[in-house]
Amino acid sequence: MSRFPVENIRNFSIVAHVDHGKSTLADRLLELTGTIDKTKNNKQVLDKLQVERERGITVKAQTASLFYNCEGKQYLLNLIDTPGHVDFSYEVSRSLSACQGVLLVVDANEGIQAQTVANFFLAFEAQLSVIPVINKIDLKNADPERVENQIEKVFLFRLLCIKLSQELNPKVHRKNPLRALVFDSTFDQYRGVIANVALFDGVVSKGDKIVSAHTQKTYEVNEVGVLNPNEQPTHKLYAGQVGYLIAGMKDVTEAQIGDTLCLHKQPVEPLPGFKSAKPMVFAGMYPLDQSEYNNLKSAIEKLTLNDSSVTVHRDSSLALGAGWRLGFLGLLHMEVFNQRLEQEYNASVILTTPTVPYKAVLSSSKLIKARRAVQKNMIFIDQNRVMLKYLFPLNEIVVDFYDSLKSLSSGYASFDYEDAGYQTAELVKMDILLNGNTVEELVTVVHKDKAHSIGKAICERLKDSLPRQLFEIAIQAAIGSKIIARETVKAYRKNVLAKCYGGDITRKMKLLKRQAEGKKKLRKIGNVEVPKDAFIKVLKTQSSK
Ligand SMILES: Nc1nc2c(ncn2[C@@H]2O[C@H](COP(=O)(O)OP(=O)(O)OP(=O)(O)O)[C@@H](O)[C@H]2O)c(=O)[nH]1
Repeated sequence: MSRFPVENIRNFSIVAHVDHGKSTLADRLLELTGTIDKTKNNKQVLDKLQVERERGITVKAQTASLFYNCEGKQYLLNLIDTPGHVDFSYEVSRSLSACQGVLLVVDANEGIQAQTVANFFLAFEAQLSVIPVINKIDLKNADPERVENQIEKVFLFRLLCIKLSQELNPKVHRKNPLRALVFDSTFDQYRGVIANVALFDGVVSKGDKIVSAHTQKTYEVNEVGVLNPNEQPTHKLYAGQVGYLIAGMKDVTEAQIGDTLCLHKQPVEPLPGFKSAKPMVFAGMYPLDQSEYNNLKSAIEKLTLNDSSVTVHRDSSLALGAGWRLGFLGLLHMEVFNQRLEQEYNASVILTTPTVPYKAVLSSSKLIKARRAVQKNMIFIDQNRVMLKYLFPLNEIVVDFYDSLKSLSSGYASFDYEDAGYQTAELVKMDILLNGNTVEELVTVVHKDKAHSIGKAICERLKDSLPRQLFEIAIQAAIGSKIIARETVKAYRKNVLAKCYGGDITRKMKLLKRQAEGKKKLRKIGNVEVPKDAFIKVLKTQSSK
């Protein structure tokens, strides 16, 4: 690696709106530099996860070091392919910390979209050089000139601010003591934590003793190398280079994304690290079977090491047992995390209805003001395109807003959002009662205007899932003392001996014993016995709605 002086290194990310062709451009760069052989099968080579291949989208940023000869000089190009969907923008912002420039890819057919703008500003704020790339110019409706004009119009002022002639190589010092930023990590069952590092100062070699600024623990470096695109050990990494490092960290809590690694006895000022991600959607996660709790705990810990934007807090529910409250950046992020747990860790989980965080001012009337979407801004990008900014209550957009927007605009409109803080809203706490007793598991916060329809739907679903009992059961949705919806389950007595003809007393005893054991699995709310799967059915149907 010493063959590459700082001036021959370029660290860059490829960023774009979703599906504009980042991974395809990365494939071509891998081919052009001879990193991979040129075959027809090179499709999204860096999308290694099963979930990425199945959905055809990138969810994890991936690094690849490419060796490139140009005019007699050998260059080291460190490329980071990033996801395009807004739910994974935390991956983009972290990747940019290891780069000096970005390729901003824009589809010649679709032009500038929401994530094109958002990613441009991420790069601009990180003071990176931005090189726009227009692709898909072969498509029938491609209009590269129009897109070029758009790029000029929307970004020109900013582009002028960035001197394209400025040196694009990293500003680092190899003679200073080691300062390496951990910008991503994965967990390997046999080798422990594999940290992706960007070296800002110094050199790191196999056998070095290093210290984590976060834990102050000392480790010995077992392996360093570059991703080409698979791991290739190199013995050393120098400032300006991006690669991986394995140092015997066996516990996932020891490896923090944003941590600074330095040499033992040569302490340095830690790098600023990363702003923590702000979760937008919260859901409860429970093991399908409580005996799986510890396995699921370990799986969640390992996966959150690789996806540090997920927040995890312990939680418990009377119906579902011990579990966690997880925070995600959006609904797609939540689905992908769940799918990765199943595919990569073989875990079976129950995920409850996604909810958003509320701040409630408790008073006797609990009355707070209602809010609707408020328009904040409107910018014409060109003759056919307009960018609108609105202030929305978050719970109005997390479920199906994006789908409705897409279908209303025949797929033309794109959407991005950021947190605007807490606002007052007319929300109510809705209780579900069984024969007058509150079912804690089903208490929800809903908008006042929607309380009736949501309450009615939950009562209907609960009616379908509750077995009949010896007495009538009233299922009610209530706000405070006011009942807003009601269903009734008629009385019924299950005679377990009905099919037991003849007089064998031991057989009868066995059936009655089994009935008594079955009752132990029930949760008693007042005098009503509720099987566990009734909650699961109601909670699951809510989340899949
Ligand atoms: N015709 C044409 N199709 C392209 C071109 N570049 C990419 N595509 C296609 O566009 C689709 C999306 O490409 P990807 O490379 O997966 O896009 P991406 O930006 O990496 O997608 P995400 O990571 O999910 O945001 C794929 O079907 C590609 O084959 C191009 O230059 N011309």
